[in-house]
Amino acid sequence: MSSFEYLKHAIRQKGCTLQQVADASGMTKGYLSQLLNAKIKSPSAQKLEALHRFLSLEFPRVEKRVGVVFGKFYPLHTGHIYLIQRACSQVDELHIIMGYDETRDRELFEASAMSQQPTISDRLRWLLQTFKYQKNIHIHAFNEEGMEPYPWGWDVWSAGIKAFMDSEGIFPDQIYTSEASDAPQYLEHLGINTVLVDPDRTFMNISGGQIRENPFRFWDYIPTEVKPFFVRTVAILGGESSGKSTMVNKLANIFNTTSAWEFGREYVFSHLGGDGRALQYTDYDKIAIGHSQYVDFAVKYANKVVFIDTDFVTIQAFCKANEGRGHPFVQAMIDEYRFDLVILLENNMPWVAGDFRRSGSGSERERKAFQAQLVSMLQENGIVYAHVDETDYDTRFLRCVSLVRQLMGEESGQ
Ligand SMILES: NC(=O)c1ccc[n+]([C@@H]2O[C@H](COP(=O)([O-])OP(=O)(O)OC[C@H]3O[C@@H](n4cnc5c(N)ncnc54)[C@H](O)[C@@H]3O)[C@@H](O)[C@H]2O)c1
Repeated sequence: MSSFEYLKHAIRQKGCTLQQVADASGMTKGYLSQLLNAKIKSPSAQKLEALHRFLSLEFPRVEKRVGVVFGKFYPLHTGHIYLIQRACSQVDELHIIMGYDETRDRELFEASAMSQQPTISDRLRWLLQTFKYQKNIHIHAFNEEGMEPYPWGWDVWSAGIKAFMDSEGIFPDQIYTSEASDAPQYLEHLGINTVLVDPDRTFMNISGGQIRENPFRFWDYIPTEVKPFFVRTVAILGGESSGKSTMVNKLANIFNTTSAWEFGREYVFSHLGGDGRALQYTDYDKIAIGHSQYVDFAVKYANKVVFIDTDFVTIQAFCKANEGRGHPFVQAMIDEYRFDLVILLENNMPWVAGDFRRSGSGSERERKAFQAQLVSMLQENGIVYAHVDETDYDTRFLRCVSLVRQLMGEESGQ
């Protein structure tokens, strides 16, 4: 590879012809062409400087050590991060090239225990977020569609990745990997030396395959930015005084995780002096958006599972009960936010007077009517739910625990 590849790349980026570059830099097109192909032994410093100035490149050029890491990052794990941080501390500039191939990626997902498939943007975002404070790390996405998958497609893949790196101006001195058998292949196909990092994986004994097979077992190896993707969401529903807030708290305690409180209650306190009588139609979209922020925050810091007090169907049910009509924004939130498990608590526990209860809502008739409204709205929205109607507190709690354990794959369903 010519040592002036970076100049060729800069000229391509600028979109000028060789003649235009030569004219602007005070040289002939022939001289420029020979220079770019490293045919001139001692190029004129004056001409070189003019050329670099025209291309907005620093001069004299400081040689940078450039490294590259290739990976699928499906998903990103702490072993990858260890490799990347070691590489990063050995070079001036590190390029991470994430390969994607929709067919292969779907097959990996179908053979996995993951509950949803990460999009290419999810995988890119994990890398971008994780390394956002390290300005010498550059993240790229490379389409491997149509190439024989690793390790059978070395010829085609190498030609493709070389063309990609040329077009991006990436001219690596080193490739970093933990895979010892890839080193001779990289040298043969790309002419680049490999630095092996932790080839026996003793420092971080983890692979993407293990996480895909059992994300909860290998939870500690899932980076902070990736964990929310794997968190399972449990919404607890029920009318006023069904005991759902207490249940959310108990479940979050026992599963050692976070919960999202009912934003509507906070809103009634902060905006309506703690009295639900002052609620009006225009409050419901604000309650829904506030609730979604509570949910997102709880998911971000959750330990495998998160408990959510009230869903958007319940907010809409309150809107219908109080205003006689649903709110389109709340409906959009119902459609957008789907929870992994919805538990509907029967409203059959003793009535407990609370700060934010609606007036008259404690009557047996009102409680039953609200519960029926919830059930019919869940059905209308195609939301599958588990109905918990046990009447003593302990059995009710144990039933919920069992449902959550089933969701987490810790207990088989009955
Ligand atoms: N088609 C082909 O023949 C071919 C050939 C070479 C490379 N590739 C591509 O290169 C990329 C590399 O693939 P991959 O499957 O190795 O990606 P990967 O996401 O599994 O791993 C990325 C990098 O992290 C390293 N790593 C993984 N676990 C580690 C741990 N616990 N500790 C330290 N390092 C660890 C791997 O060795 C690799 O260098 C893919 O995009 C692949 O398609 C393809």
